[in-house]
Amino acid sequence: MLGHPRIGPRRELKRALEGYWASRSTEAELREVARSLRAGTWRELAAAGLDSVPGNTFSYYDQVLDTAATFGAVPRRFAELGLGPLDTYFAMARGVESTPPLEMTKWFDTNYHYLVPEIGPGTTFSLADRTAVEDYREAAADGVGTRPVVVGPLTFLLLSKSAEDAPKSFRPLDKLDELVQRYAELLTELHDAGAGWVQLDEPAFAADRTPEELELLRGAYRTLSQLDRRPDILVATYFGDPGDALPTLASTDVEGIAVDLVSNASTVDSLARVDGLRSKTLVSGLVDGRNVWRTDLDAALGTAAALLEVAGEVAVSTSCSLLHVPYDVDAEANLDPHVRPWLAFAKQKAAEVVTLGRALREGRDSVADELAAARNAVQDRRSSERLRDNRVRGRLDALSADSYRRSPYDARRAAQRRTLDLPPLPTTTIGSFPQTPDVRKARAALRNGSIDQAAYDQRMLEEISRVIALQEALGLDVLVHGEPERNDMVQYFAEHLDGFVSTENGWVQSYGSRCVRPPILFGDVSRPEPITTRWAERAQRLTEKPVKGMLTGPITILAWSFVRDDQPLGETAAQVALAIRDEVRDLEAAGIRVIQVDEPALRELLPLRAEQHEDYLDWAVGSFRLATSGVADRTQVHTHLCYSEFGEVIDAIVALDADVTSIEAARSRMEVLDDLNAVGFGRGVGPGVYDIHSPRVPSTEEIEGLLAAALRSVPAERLWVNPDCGLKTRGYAEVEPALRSMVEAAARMRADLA
Ligand SMILES: Nc1nc2c(c(=O)[nH]1)N[C@@H](CNc1ccc(C(=O)N[C@@H](CCC(=O)N[C@@H](CCC(=O)N[C@@H](CCC(=O)O)C(=O)O)C(=O)O)C(=O)O)cc1)CN2
Ligand code: MET
Ligand SMILES: [Zn+2]
Repeated sequence: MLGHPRIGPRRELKRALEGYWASRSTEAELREVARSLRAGTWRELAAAGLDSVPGNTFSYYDQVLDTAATFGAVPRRFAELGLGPLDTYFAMARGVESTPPLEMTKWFDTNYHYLVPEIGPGTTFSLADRTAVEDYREAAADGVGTRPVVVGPLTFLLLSKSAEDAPKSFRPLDKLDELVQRYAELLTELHDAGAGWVQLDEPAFAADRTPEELELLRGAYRTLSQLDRRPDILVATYFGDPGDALPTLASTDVEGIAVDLVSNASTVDSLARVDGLRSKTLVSGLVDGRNVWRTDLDAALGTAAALLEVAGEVAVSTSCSLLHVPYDVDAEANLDPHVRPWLAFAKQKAAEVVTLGRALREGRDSVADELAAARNAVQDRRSSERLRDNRVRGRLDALSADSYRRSPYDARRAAQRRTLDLPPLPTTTIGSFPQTPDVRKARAALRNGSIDQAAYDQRMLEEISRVIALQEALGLDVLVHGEPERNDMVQYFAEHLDGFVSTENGWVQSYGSRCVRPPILFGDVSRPEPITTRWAERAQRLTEKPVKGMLTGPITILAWSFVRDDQPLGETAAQVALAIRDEVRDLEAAGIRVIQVDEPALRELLPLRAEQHEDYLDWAVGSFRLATSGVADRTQVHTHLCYSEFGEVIDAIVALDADVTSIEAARSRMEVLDDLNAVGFGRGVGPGVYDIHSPRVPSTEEIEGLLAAALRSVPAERLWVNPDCGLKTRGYAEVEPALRSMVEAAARMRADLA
């Protein structure tokens, strides 16, 4: 198996990290928690019976940052802080006062975020950190031989960005030869420590790559495989079909290649056409590392048997690291008993890999019971009545082109002007206000029964009144209720929709110490009753200003859930869209005049290969339009996008046809506005005027500067003023002054316009 979760079965790492950052504990205490989590992992995997246990799967924050630290790629601004190694590492991850952290972005098409290394001509690589070697030794001392896992050199540089002071012509890949020399040193040290195998991860080759990049891949692995003293090398590709990278790698002397046989059904067939696999170990990723369904072991064995014809040796594995799934189904006390037998989390997946391995080596009879149990579970899911809801399917069949269309924008704008009466440069926020410890405690109290639902609801209503009063006092124009009742913007909706189950302990790392519990979408989706209307209505009653209703869109709900794998994603998206459409209409009926449907994951789900973009964008845009087109012209539909570079989806953003789009922009100095202009976007737009991912409070002048820049691209009557994203991860001590600056900056700009 290619990798393992590392936050701890009970989020031990989250608590240890946050305790250390808040100075509640020492470095030694943090290191002790880390040590025991590492030991727990390799002992568990060895006990499960894996022949090859992945090593170095632990990380204090992120594996890409670990790789930067390993090879000494520490930008000067962090090195100059004069901190110890661990604090330098955390400074790169989180920043310190005046030193901004590395940029954070999505790891391929997942909801995991990595830190983007900064590489310039002056970056000097060295084997600066030997954690991978120490981890190997530590496991060996515990009696477990591991296969250390490290991000590969191509993927590392392809994910890096050029340092700010690098010349325009510089690319991180220019440094490949130098970096490969340092990888060579690491491999030799691992060999000398006793490692028999090393795994180098190259998922970047599941995306489109140039012929030049493929040649660089060939060159790098030729060099590494010609070393005298090195472990056997396994190159892991995952998250999609490796395409031309497969024959390229097969032409080198690496001993093993891992391929993801789950994410793309045709990869199996293409393997037969690759020369050179007969001398290699093919690590076949047959157990889905990104989803939670139990594997159809019979089918997997059939595939593995076919591969025996193609490769020298066939090993069985997960399709990718198990970082993306929770630890253990058995840690769930209250899972729906119908759904539970269909599921496999990391622990169950390790057992599946072991079963498949034994079946291949010792014959199916040696694991007859396990195979029968899997067969029953898979059969039970396939034939379950709980998967189908004919009402939902009937409604979808009855949709027409009109179900995806609103009136022309001009007519909507006129109607909205009449009902909303907003000033130029209206100010608003993206939805959430700080999730205070108090609010979370109330939710924990409801869960453990120490308060009842009525007391909880009362507590949330108090929070909502506070948030409304604060926004009135600050002088914002379009208010929000603040989302205190939501544990998470996706999980909350899943908990109120049919067709989903939620977990209590199914945590998955999103970035650093931050985790999510992706809900499990197992069957047809529908909305048994209104979800948000009562909160929105109560909030609207407290103010004359419009309160913006706040929903999560279908694409994002899918992206941040474990989805069913028995029908195309586009069909599932349409079902979720229909449920959200019901909610949008109910909000309108309850007197809500502005409704925001968030789609921060629009870009994230974009397929890694360009040939699949059109099909994706088609159903993705369709699902958003289905969700939002059921309202009258006078109702203003907003959407919100964040967490990405929008270049590749810019046409899709226009096609969403929202009246107003708020979009992350502060860090890129409003560049996204020019991209939008280039494709003729003529709607309301709120480019974020400050970055909410940092505790820094922006000054009024700074925001005025950004608004002035925005006004060079967008006329005043279309420009909105808002932060980059929701405020849930911040504290009031930062939020109040930041919003004050923002409202004041808008007021000054308005005065200038008048
Ligand atoms: N699903 C999802 N993906 C996303 C985002 C997002 O908002 N949601 N935003 C982007 C960035 N990713 C993020 C991911 C997680 C968090 C985050 O803050 N997560 C929280 C957990 C949020 C949550 O589920 N909270 C629950 C449970 C909180 C909890 O841990 N409760 C304690 C007890 C309560 C206490 O004393 O605090 C416990 O169970 O032990 C709640 O509020 O009810 C965390 O790790 O701390 C933020 C951003 C992209 N991807
Ligand atoms: N409405 C959500 C919020 O304000 C949107 C967040 S996008 C990650 O938190
Ligand atoms: Zn956002």
